Amino acid sequence: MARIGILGGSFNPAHSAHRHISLEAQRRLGLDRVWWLVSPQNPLKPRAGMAPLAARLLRAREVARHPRIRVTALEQDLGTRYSADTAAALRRRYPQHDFIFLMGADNLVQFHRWKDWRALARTLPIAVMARPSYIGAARRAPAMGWLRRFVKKSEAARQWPEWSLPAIVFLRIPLDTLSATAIRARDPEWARRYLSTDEDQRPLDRP
Ligand SMILES: Nc1ncnc2c1ncn2[C@@H]1O[C@H](COP(=O)(O)OP(=O)(O)OP(=O)(O)O)[C@@H](O)[C@H]1O
Ligand SMILES: O=C(O)c1ccc[n+]([C@@H]2O[C@H](COP(=O)([O-])O)[C@@H](O)[C@H]2O)c1
Repeated sequence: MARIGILGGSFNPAHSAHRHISLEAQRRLGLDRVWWLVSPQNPLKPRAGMAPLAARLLRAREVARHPRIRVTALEQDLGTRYSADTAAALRRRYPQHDFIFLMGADNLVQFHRWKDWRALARTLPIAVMARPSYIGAARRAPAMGWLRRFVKKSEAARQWPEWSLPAIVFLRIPLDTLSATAIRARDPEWARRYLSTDEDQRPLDRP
C-alpha cells in the first residue's frame, strides 16, 4: 500500500508554497508521494482568467521538481469535476493505495459549498495545512459544525491510514504567504510562456 497525498488545485499558476505544503505534508503524514491534481476548472471559480490546463500543467511540472511529487491531470482523465467524485474514482481506480486529501486552510472556509462535501469526508481523510490569515477562520468554518467531532490529534497524524472516516487533522506548518493571486497580479501573462500553438495562444479569459 503506498500512502498518497492528493493536492487538488487550480495551480493558476503553481508556486513554491504548493511545493512547500506538499513536502511538509509528506513529512508530517509519512507519505510516499503527493499527487498534484491540476483541475480542469474549479467549479466555484470563474472561467475568466483561468489559464489553459496545458499551461498550468507545464508550469506545475517545472515548480514541483521533486521525486515524491507527481503532477497529474487526473480529473481530466477520470472525467470528474467535483472533488467528491474524484475521491471516489481514485479509490476505485487505485485500490492498492491509501489516499489522504490535502487542502490549505482557505479551502476549508468554503468547504461547505463543495458538492457532496460530507461524502468526500466519508471517502478520504482530510489534512488541512495552515495558511496565513486563514488559520482561525478554518477552525470556525461552517463545515466544522459537522466536522468538529471528527478532528484527530496532529501528533497522531502518521496513523491516518488506520482512522475510521470521517477524519480531519490540522497541520501547523511553517507559514508561507505566497498565492497564485499575487503572482497573477504582477505577471498576468505568465501562461504565455508555456503555450506554443496558435490554438494555445487564445486569450486567457476564453474557455
Ligand atoms: N501559501 C499557501 N499556504 C497553504 N496552502 C496553500 C498556499 N497556497 C496554496 N495553498 C493550497 O494549495 C491548494 C491549491 O491552491 P491554488 O492552486 O488555488 O493556489 P492559490 O495560491 O490558493 O490560488 P489563488 O490565489 O488563485 O486562489 C489549495 O488547497 C490551497 O489552499
Ligand atoms: O467539489 C467541489 O464542489 C469543489 C469546489 C471548489 C473547489 N474544489 C476543489 O478544491 C481544490 C482546490 O481548488 P483551488 O481552485 O482553490 O486550487 C481543487 O481540487 C478543486 O477542484 C472542489
